[in-house]
Amino acid sequence: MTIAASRPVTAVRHTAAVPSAPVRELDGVTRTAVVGPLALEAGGKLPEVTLAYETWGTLDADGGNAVLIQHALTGSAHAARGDSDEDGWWDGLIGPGRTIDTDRFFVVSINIVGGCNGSTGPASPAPDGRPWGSRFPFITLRDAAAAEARLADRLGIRQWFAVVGGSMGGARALEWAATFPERVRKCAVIAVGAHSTAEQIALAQAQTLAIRQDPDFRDGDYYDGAAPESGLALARRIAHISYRSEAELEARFSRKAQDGEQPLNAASLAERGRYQVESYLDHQGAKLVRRFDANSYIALTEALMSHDVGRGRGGVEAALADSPVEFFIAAVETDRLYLPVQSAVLAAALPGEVPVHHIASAIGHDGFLTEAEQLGALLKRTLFS
Ligand SMILES: CC(=O)SCCNC(=O)CCNC(=O)[C@H](O)C(C)(C)COP(=O)(O)OP(=O)(O)OC[C@H]1O[C@@H](n2cnc3c(N)ncnc32)[C@H](O)[C@@H]1OP(=O)(O)O
Ligand SMILES: N[C@@H](CCO)C(=O)O
Repeated sequence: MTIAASRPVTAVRHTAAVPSAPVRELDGVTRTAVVGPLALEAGGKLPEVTLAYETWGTLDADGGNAVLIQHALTGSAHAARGDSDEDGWWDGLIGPGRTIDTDRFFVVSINIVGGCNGSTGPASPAPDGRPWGSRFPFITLRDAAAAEARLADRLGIRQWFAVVGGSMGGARALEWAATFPERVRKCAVIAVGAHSTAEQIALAQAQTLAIRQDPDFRDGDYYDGAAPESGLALARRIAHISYRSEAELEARFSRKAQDGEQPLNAASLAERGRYQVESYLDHQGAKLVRRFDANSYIALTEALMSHDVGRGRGGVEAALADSPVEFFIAAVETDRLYLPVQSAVLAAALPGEVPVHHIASAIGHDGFLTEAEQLGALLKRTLFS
């Protein structure tokens, strides 16, 4: 088994100092819950779904202080450090005294179904005990919201104070608001539009093909041998270029050669050294290979391709026209993947006057991750005032 993936998933057991005292779960430590079978929007079925999740803080007696944080494509439920010894991907936004204040809110983050960080995904065992691999069904973000609603039920959360996410996490947040409007008071949709566009689908297809064309992919049934690492790394390179702005890449790397390498002086193609930016992308690809499963990458990329909040609801405007949810829409100024204009189109489809907040960042799409404090300040003035 050579699956490269996954933060370890720890089932946490507590020993209370006083046995009868209420048990408070550790913050930022992964737990799992079985939420049952899931009939899928596109026709398939998962006979049993496990969701990995983390929580921070304490749920109020009336259950009104719960906030759902939705991760992006290769994220995990580990949004904030909490009691763990590992940084979270939104530490600047979530924590004691932060905008999403874990002394005030009960914060929940769920690893998406189809992922590889503890939730049921292609590397999980199918009913016959073998990994799902090529047999894993096609899932949509609507399926993900349906599974997550079951977990919310189990946690005793009828209505989220807010659902917040960026990129694929923003698409998941929007799906929650459209599918369960009575269960979402406020919704933050960051760095994503109302549906995937032709260009986003096109870039995504290049990534999934990079994996599928790796000889080690073997139609997705590779868990008993080498994983399709070169395909996954190439997919990440393609994606990462779209996550960063042209200006950032130019300012950072321009035409510089990687240390000790010669991109120009070579007798043959095989000997050519790399430009710095090539080495940087190689590094990003290698890093993802160490923590992510290629089949999950395909499953989630294709789920994101399917993103269209208006599908089967009469279009985007009809889907959101009567929404009682209070929305926060934000875009990264330099995002060349999820263009700010697409956030503006989404905002215009919402009832009332919904502004688009701009995250100032030179780096592009990944600004929703790197500018967590700035995003926190915007959310503090709006949904979390
Ligand atoms: C464990 C988990 O589950 S994590 C899941 C949550 N994470 C996510 O959701 C997002 C995944 N992460 C990312 O997308 C990105 O890492 C971000 C957006 C968070 C970070 O972006 P930035 O801080 O701007 O990092 P940046 O793009 O500059 O990359 C820095 C890395 O490139 C490396 N690098 C820079 N120049 C070069 C070069 N010329 N050659 C090779 N490597 C280079 C740096 O050494 C650094 O390496 P490290 O990350 O191993 O320390
Ligand atoms: N860097 C982010 C970008 C996708 O929005 C991720 O890997 O999830």
